[in-house]
Amino acid sequence: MMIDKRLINTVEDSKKWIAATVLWNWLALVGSIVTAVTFAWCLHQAFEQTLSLTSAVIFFIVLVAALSLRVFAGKMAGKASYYASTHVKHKLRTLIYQKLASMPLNQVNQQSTSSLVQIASEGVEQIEIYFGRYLPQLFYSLLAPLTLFLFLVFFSAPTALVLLVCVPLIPISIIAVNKIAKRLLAKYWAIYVGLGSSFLDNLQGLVTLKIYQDDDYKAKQMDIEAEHFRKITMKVLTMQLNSVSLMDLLAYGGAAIGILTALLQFQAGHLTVFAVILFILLSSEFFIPLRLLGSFFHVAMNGKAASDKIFTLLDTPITQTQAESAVNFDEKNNIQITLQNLHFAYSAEKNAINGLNLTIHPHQLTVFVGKSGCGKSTLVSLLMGFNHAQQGQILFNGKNSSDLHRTSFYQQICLVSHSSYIFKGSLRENMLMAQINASDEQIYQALSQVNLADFVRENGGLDMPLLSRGNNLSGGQIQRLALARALLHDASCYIFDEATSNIDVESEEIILQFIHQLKAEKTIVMISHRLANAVQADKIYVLDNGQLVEQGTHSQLMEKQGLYTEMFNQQKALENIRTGANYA
Ligand SMILES: Nc1ncnc2c1ncn2[C@@H]1O[C@H](COP(=O)(O)OP(=O)(O)OP(=O)(O)O)[C@@H](O)[C@H]1O
Repeated sequence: MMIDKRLINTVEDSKKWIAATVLWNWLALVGSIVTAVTFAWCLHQAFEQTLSLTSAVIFFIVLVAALSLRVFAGKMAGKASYYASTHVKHKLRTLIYQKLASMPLNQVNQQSTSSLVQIASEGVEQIEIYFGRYLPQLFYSLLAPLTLFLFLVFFSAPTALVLLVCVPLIPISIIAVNKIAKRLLAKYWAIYVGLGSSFLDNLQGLVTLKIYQDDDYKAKQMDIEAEHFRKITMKVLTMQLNSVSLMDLLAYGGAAIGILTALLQFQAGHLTVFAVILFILLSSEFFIPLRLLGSFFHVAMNGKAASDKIFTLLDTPITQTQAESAVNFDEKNNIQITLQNLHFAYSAEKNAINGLNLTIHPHQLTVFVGKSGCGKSTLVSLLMGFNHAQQGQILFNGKNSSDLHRTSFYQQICLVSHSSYIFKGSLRENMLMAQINASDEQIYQALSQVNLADFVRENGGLDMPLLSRGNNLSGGQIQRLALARALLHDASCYIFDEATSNIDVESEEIILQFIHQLKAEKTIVMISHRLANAVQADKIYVLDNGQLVEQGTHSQLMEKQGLYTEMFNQQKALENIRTGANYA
């Protein structure tokens, strides 16, 4: 019961420490038995009026030794229990991390952040108790009554038998509670994770909620969810308290029955004073270990529910795995990308990318344009390997993208998107993730290329603290910093996905100028909804409904008077209306 073999085998190291905890607890029990025997013998002699000073001193010495053994063994059991649980957290969190790291990005994004956080934090803490307290106690509580029985049976077989027979009442009550607890705890976790998820969602969207004055409504929804959570928590607590009361009743009731039997045996002349006292002192020891097991049981149940969730995550099949035969991609600075009959669909109804055949040449700026929803971002996710084409292939210098080892691939192909992430920490830390060995000088060089070096120097240098998402920087500074980080990475091919959207004109100009300089050495792909950014491109591909409908330079496409011309003129007219200025 309640032995999760898979969980135990997952944390192999813990087995020996669980065994050690049981052994030390058992030695503490031996100490208790010796203490009881000494005490009972001393009382017996006093009752018979045969207690001498010498035997009293001997009793005292044995008593102190037995008590010392008990205390020492108890301490050692505590230590072993700590070691039994110490690797659990690290091991399980590592497994969770490795699983997430091995998933393709699109699959990781499908996982609920709050659920992952709850499982990896509180769930893992509870599993720690399962290993450190519950499992050793489970084995010890089987061993302790048997040891006591084998010892006490020599003094009174019927009394020892009565005590032994009463012991299983506690595990039977635990099994009965287990049935209810299992259902209740599965429900509790589902509500807990749901509440966490809503809380995180509302917190992240708080500004939007405030703008639309919708925070009251969401607060009410959260109240309802919190009330559900309160109710289920109270149910769990009531179930736990009731089962604790039941176990108390069985433990103390069982001990009382044992003592009563011993007294009746004494009255009938079958027991000595020594034996009666021994039974009075040791009866409760039959039940205390199982009673304690009952208290750990509820936390262990919670840990078990959490471990089920962890294993569900660990068992999630990975949608795309890197083939073992994957080859390194170590070609530098002359990357040509070829798309052959590329098809991709998010669902069966509609293709997001529909039979693309085209080539992206090195030392050129290639721009993809098209109306909203035409498939530009989907194409980026296919180029980066975040999603995989259902038909056709993408070749990097003739090598199939899916055959290329991801680490070396990402060394050469770098994405700068409109949502590049800035981590909480120093500016230097954020830059070093692109090139771990970069010197301060190299970092400043990259920063100065995007006009950020002076700003950084004036604000504490490379140790300048950055908030999560770069919340203490402007939008333009975040994008320029993301570009500087990408430059430091020194990739061979850069893909800019709306990298200049929603930023100030000055930053946009700096970034665009730099992109144009960069193409002398690298392969540059740009996705932009602003067609003005495509005017100087070497090649423009126009997408519509996932298909390539036009291609050429700006002037060639303008001559065609097709979709590109239509979109360009529309944007030009709109910008003229807004600014009243002439458009290039
Ligand atoms: N995760 C997704 N699940 C299902 N459909 C999606 C998903 N992402 C995009 N789509 C659909 O795929 C099509 C192409 O979307 P995509 O984001 O690639 O367009 P886009 O050209 O980048 O648009 P925009 O310029 O507005 O960003 C759209 O019809 C869109 O609704």
